Amino acid sequence: MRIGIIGAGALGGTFAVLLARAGHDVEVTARGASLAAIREGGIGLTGGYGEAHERVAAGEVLTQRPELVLVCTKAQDAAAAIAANAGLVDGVPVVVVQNGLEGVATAERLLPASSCMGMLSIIAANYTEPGRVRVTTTAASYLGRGDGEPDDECRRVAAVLSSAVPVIAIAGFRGAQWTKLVVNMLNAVPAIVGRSVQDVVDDRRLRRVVAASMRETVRVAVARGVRFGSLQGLGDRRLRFFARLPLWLGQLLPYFMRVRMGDVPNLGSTQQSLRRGQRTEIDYLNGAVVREAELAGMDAPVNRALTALVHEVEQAGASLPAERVVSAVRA
Ligand SMILES: NC(=O)C1=CN([C@@H]2O[C@H](COP(=O)(O)OP(=O)(O)OC[C@H]3O[C@@H](n4cnc5c(N)ncnc54)[C@H](OP(=O)(O)O)[C@@H]3O)[C@@H](O)[C@H]2O)C=CC1
Ligand SMILES: CC(C)(CO)C(=O)C(=O)O
Repeated sequence: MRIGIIGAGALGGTFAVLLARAGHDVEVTARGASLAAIREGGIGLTGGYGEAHERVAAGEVLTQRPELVLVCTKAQDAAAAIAANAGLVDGVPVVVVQNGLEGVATAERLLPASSCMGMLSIIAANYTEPGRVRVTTTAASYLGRGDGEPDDECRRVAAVLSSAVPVIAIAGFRGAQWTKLVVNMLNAVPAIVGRSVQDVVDDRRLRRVVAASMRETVRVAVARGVRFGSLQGLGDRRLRFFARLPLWLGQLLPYFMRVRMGDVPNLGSTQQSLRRGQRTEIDYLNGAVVREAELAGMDAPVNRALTALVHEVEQAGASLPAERVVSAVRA
């Protein structure tokens, strides 16, 4: 199938190589040094899916009308990246591979003639240098839209993508986005202190902060009437149970996630943006929890503090000591 990938970074690069390896005709968009490297030497993948290298067509925008589009930019770049390709891709089925709660709605707004779906990936991919990606954790990705059962198109697209990498069409996609938002509470603290996700969860004080941000996220979701979708065995019953636990016991949740991630250090996608000197997605992750809390008439002090600290690191260009995280969250 002719597949266009908008944003060939960590995940976009991973999917580009795996889809091309499976025989699909892949064209990607990128910019700056990444685009130059991909044009010159293709995309190289190492880690969990083995060593692979594929030469794919690349440009600032797509040039061939694809039969399927994956949008793989960070949330803050999605609208501009989609708009730049809208003339060519409106009407083509689109899968938005993005953390946070807004990806599908953004694509629907900009591509009114397209059928838009979302995909939640648990793969951990690290963009180590332009045109090079290292996958530190392999996992299934979950595709869907709305609240109900997956429709025929979601099943068909999941089957196409599964020719390269496991993709499961799921029910209750909107609730699953919240489940993934809970998982993404793994992103902020490593980004602030400049350490891997595993290293942070192994640190008892920081693990408590991560657990507190997860618990707060679940409580906000419950107040907003969310029914969590199931991802990797994590679903509504377990998360609601977790939100009622005292923090010393609730720390088991980030611990289990860390065990599942394995031992190859993963920076998380937020820290990778910081290391490239870029703005992060934090307003769509912890920042989204703060906004949702306001809508529920609640406060979300842990997520507010973590969002502010990530912005501080963005501005200063240097990570902060663990004590700053602990004291900001305690305050
Ligand atoms: N990395 C991971 O392990 C995981 C990431 N995710 C989620 O997947 C999404 C993608 O993340 P990730 O792959 O890490 O992000 P990356 O930043 O690695 O990749 C995004 C790419 O899109 C490019 N891009 C942005 N805007 C444009 C544009 N207008 N035209 C062309 N290229 C553009 C960026 O270029 P530039 O660098 O120049 O900005 C970058 O290369 C995020 O929502 C993230 O949260 C989910 C699970 C795991
Ligand atoms: C699952 C996880 C934490 C993998 O790194 C992720 O979604 C991210 O980095 O954004």
